[in-house]
Amino acid sequence: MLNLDHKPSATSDRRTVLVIDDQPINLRTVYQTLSPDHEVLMATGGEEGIAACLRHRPDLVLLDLVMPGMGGIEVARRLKADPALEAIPLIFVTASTDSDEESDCWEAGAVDFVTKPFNPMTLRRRVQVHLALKRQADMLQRMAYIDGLTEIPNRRYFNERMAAETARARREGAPMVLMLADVDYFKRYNDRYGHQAGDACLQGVAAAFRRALQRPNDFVARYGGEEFALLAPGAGPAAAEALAAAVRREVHALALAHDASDAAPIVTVSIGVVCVDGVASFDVDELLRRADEQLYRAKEAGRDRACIEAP
Ligand SMILES: Nc1nc2c(ncn2[C@@H]2O[C@H](COP(=O)(O)OP(=O)(O)OP(=O)(O)O)[C@@H](O)[C@H]2O)c(=O)[nH]1
Repeated sequence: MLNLDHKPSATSDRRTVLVIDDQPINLRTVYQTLSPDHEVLMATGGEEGIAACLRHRPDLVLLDLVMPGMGGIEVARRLKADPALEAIPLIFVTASTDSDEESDCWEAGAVDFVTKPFNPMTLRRRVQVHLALKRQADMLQRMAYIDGLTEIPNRRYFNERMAAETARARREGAPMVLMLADVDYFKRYNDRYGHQAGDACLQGVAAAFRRALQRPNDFVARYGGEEFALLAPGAGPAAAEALAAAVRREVHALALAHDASDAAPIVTVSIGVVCVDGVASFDVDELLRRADEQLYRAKEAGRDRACIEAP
């Protein structure tokens, strides 16, 4: 799964390279070669390397093949199995000339090899090429999955995450909360304050949603023009209420005047909420339809409120 929380590095020139090698002399040589151009982090073993990946999300990993304890192939497999880390390119640095071992490295997800002892210029160039490719991939990912106006994930991203999280909730029997929210009387807002002010309002509301998110896996997307969708994997009914209250509080706190609204003198949102536990059978379309029903109830009841589906 894509990880859009990954630091946006498309514009920064100094990128982070993690070197995993049990030999201090090798670490030192790689450090001397790459540190003039990149941030270089070092780990002396597989487990330490994986922990460093989770903590620092490097842009590229240089991985020794043979290490005591967890070897390079196992490190690569684990990184590729973690949705948050799978996109990090891995280059094996190896003294091995064994053809089977080389095949194992490719199969474990390597993008390249450098053989030891290495020519410093070759290492620098290989790293540059793969960092440039990674930078382009990051940029394309942002363009495909981030809404240009509000800079939060778009509907395409929401649909993919929603499908993955629904499958996971079912597999793990875990609860999950889905919300659909709509800015109240937004057409009137545009008519009253102009389209540009309308755009700024949507940006503010998106930022308010973001501030209301409570856990690292919660996310909000722009679902349509003035419609937002929020997913909180693992959250139950109590968390749903707290989340809806936090969204409404943050939107109210924007205090954006809306004197054409019948709901309040400021910009407000209506919210439809469904809570699911993984035991019940459900599919994505059904959940969206149920959230939409609650959103409709919230509007019918006067807007500026959240309606939560009764269990
Ligand atoms: N400024 C701006 N307006 C947008 C954007 N996308 C959609 N809209 C406007 O959002 C408005 C949505 O209007 P409606 O669907 O009637 O909803 P509403 O006025 O909020 O009415 P209720 O939801 O019933 O309260 C339309 O006027 C769209 O033109 C955008 O990116 N920027």
